[in-house]
Amino acid sequence: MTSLQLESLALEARNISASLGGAQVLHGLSAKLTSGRWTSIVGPNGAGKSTFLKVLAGLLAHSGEIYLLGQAMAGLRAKDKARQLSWLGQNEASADDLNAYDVVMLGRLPHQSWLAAPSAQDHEQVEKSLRATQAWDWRGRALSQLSGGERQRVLLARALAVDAQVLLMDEPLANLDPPHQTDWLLLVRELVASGKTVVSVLHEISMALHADDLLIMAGGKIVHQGKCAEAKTHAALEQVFDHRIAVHQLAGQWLALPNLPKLAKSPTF
Ligand SMILES: Nc1ncnc2c1ncn2[C@@H]1O[C@H](COP(=O)(O)OP(=O)(O)OP(=O)(O)O)[C@@H](O)[C@H]1O
Repeated sequence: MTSLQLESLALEARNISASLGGAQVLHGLSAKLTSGRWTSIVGPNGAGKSTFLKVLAGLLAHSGEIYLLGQAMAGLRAKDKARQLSWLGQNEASADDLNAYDVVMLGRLPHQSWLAAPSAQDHEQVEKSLRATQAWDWRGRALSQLSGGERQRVLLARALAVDAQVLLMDEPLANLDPPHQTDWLLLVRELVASGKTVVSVLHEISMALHADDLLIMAGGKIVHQGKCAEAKTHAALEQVFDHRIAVHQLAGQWLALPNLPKLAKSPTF
């Protein structure tokens, strides 16, 4: 038995195809995502990354099957799925009139009975999540009154408040300044260390390379899946971006830098 078979799978996609606006966007994708690991999905614009993430979240019609923590997603009750899988979408419309605290409390809905007041545990989880994204100070402010980055941190807190085993995030770093990008990285590492599974679509390739695994897409297909530290993953990454980037190592981190032609001698002034 291989080590992969011994590990439990958080998500498995089998032969997924999907269309948008009448055009086929995903072409027979299959992938296994191991529990307790962070996978970054990367690839050129239009590769189908967001579409695939939506399919993994059960948010988009498709052919093929998705298994969540070993169970066919199609057969799961909506509330069970909502407890096990948390979603942070891209440019998500949200209840702009609600204050940040109430927005994050929405993440607790899968744990609450119909019309029941939030429990002490719900309040505790909301506070913990708002503090984890340094958004606690704005808990009384309406979402519409927050800057792009502040709003993103509230929406991230909502995703954390679900306390799900699997977290899917589409461009979670959008609008975040560098210190809060670093905080996000540390947060994901903490989640994964505690046994959770994180899948993120990222355009920031150097940040994506901090993940455990990379899933590289192009043209609605998976062109490579492998560990972020492996040379063949770096080669696949450089290839999918037409060798316009190159992967380097610096200070113990992998960095994807623009692959610039040799510059002509600097002009003298
Ligand atoms: N509503 C739609 N109708 C038709 N085509 C769509 C629709 N939404 C997206 N597409 C197309 O589907 C393809 C995949 O889109 P998707 O958003 O999944 O790509 P992506 O890899 O996440 O891209 P990006 O890096 O630009 O965010 C693209 O070619 C896009 O133009």
